[in-house]
Amino acid sequence: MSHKLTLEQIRRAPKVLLHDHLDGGLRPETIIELADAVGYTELPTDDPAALGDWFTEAADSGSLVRYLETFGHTVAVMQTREALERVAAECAEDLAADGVVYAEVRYAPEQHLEAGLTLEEVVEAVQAGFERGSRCAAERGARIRVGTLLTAMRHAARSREIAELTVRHRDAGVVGFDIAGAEAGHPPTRHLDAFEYLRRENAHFTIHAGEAFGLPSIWEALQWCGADRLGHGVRIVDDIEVDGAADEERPRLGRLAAYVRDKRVPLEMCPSSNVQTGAAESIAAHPIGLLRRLRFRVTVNTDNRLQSGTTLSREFAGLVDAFGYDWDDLEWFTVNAMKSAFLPFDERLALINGRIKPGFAQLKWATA
Ligand SMILES: O=c1[nH]cnc2c1ncn2[C@@H]1O[C@H](CO)[C@@H](O)[C@H]1O
Ligand SMILES: [Zn+2]
Repeated sequence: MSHKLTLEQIRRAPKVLLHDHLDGGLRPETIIELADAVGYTELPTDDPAALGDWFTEAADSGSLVRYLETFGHTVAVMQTREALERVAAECAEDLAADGVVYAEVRYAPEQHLEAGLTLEEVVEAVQAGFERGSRCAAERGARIRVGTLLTAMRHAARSREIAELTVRHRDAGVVGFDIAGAEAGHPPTRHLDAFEYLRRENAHFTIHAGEAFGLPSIWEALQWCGADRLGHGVRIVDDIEVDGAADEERPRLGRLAAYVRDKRVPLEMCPSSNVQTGAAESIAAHPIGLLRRLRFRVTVNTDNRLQSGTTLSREFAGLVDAFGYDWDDLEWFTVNAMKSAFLPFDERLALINGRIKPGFAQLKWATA
């Protein structure tokens, strides 16, 4: 291919997103309207553009803990059935408009109980929103399927309850479970009870690990907790040594890195988010370049579109700039993601063969 892929071209590709937080993806104008409706007065500004900038600047802190503080504002306005449904509907519409054909969106139900909703009501409101948003998107010709992941907060003690909520709603759009929040000081093994329960129920889960904390966190998530996927997992590079010049790299994988690659453990990488929290120095220096060359099961994700001022297409465009990726690379990341989704095998296959491969084939042909 002769020229570099543009953002507009990337937006047209059928993409798959596995790691996106519902409370990290609100439209700034929606936050302002919801705050107004519920009488929340703590927002730093009521101008939508300035509020969007405030989020990206505040999140650009070099620290996961400070990055997470920005969620106070989004969670505060997501406490009613109407607010949750609206935010979920807009999320599905925004992702579909960006060309995402399958997304797994996560949030922590325990953070949405302040105005008296029950955990069940929270889940029902969000599901209603995803259904409405997906329907509206389809009417505009952008078909998307959304699966939900329920997150438990790693500093809290409700993981078993949230795991049970996940299993109760697994035939109604909830496809898996996750643990998120500040990593240091909150090892995933504190939630073993929840993970053991999920495994006994044949349910799927991912764990945020190897973002702000290193290899021990990844090792615990995989070998003690039994995670199916890793949220971020960037620090797995600390277990890889590379000798030799760029054209003849000689990588040496430690036992954990070898395990992750051999077992095809999916890595949910979020380049912009990692730069903001200090997990990576820059997009150009992001471990995704090396991990893709070494053929780890790498996927590309947004994490928090609001805090990073991003979309999945923008994440890919950043990688195209940094690493010169072409359609084949983007298709490889996308198929990796679809293979790693918490959907039944036949449905994953149908999306790969029915939407992803034909979509990329058409784009390759049109831009050849
Ligand atoms: O990158 C991340 N690492 C760890 N926790 C996160 C990240 N992004 C968001 N959250 C946390 O997950 C909660 C539920 O969606 C958010 O409220 C935020 O506290
Ligand atoms: Zn995350």
